[in-house]
Amino acid sequence: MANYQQLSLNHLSFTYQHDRNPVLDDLTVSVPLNRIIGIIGNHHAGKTTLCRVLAGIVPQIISGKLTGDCQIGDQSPVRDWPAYNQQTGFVLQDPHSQLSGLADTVADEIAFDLLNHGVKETDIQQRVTTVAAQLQLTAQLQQSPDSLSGGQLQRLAIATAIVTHPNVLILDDPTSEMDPQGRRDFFNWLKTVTHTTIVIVSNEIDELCETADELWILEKGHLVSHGTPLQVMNHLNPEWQVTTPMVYQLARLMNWPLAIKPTLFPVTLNQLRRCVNVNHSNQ
Ligand SMILES: Nc1ncnc2c1ncn2[C@@H]1O[C@H](COP(=O)(O)OP(=O)(O)OP(=O)(O)O)[C@@H](O)[C@H]1O
Repeated sequence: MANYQQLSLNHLSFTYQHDRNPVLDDLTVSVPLNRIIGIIGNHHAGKTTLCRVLAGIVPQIISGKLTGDCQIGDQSPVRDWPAYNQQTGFVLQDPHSQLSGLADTVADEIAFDLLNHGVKETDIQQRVTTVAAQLQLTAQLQQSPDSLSGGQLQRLAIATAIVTHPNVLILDDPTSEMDPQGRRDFFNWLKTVTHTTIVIVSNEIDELCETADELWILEKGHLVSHGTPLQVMNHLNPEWQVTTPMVYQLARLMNWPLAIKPTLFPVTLNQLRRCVNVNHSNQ
């Protein structure tokens, strides 16, 4: 019987039109809803393509052959794309291609989808104000989107995706244009989002390990590992060439394993702090 409380991929494969080989090859995995899932992997591993599948963009908008299924809650893009599409928000790798290009101000850009959905004017204003504050765009609300920095544009793209209150938020490398403080703020904000399943592709492995409940590693279109950041980082295959977080590298160097699971090394600052305390009290 189907479990409607999870995001699941079931033998999911995808081949772009005119290509021979699948870009995603037989992915099967499931996670409970309302978790943060971090996707990592090398260049051309298929990360963006998986985001496109989860966002229902392929094969409906970018053509190709999809086999297997992808299901989020009780919705599947394969079975009912319009219904599925209503519950997802997608932030593209390039924020420029996400924006309507029609809005004179940042406020109008954030409101764009709400207007199209016929949301009441007073609700629109309130939602725009709230989302702008969450993404630190309040001071820019009356500016033209063209005047924004790269990091601000990425935050605007995120604002346009979350203002419709999607159940599922798919973020493809959303911090690539942000400065270090902007990235930290973004990941801290991500932790505060509730009642939403978040799928995020990112190279920021330190922040991902701090934030994600689950990591998936893609390698040449295959899902080669999935689990908690602690499990995944401690069971890497060198052939995948995955970068480990600084915390993990330091703990290995100092030989500070977890006290409760001495075969594993920490991947978050909190885990590291506990290891250091144990090692100091043993000296
Ligand atoms: N629209 C498309 N049509 C045909 N092939 C595509 C298309 N988009 C991506 N590909 C190919 O699919 C493969 C996987 O690309 P994808 O962008 O999904 O990987 P990625 O892991 O996100 O890579 P990167 O880290 O470089 O962004 C690549 O070989 C790429 O050339």
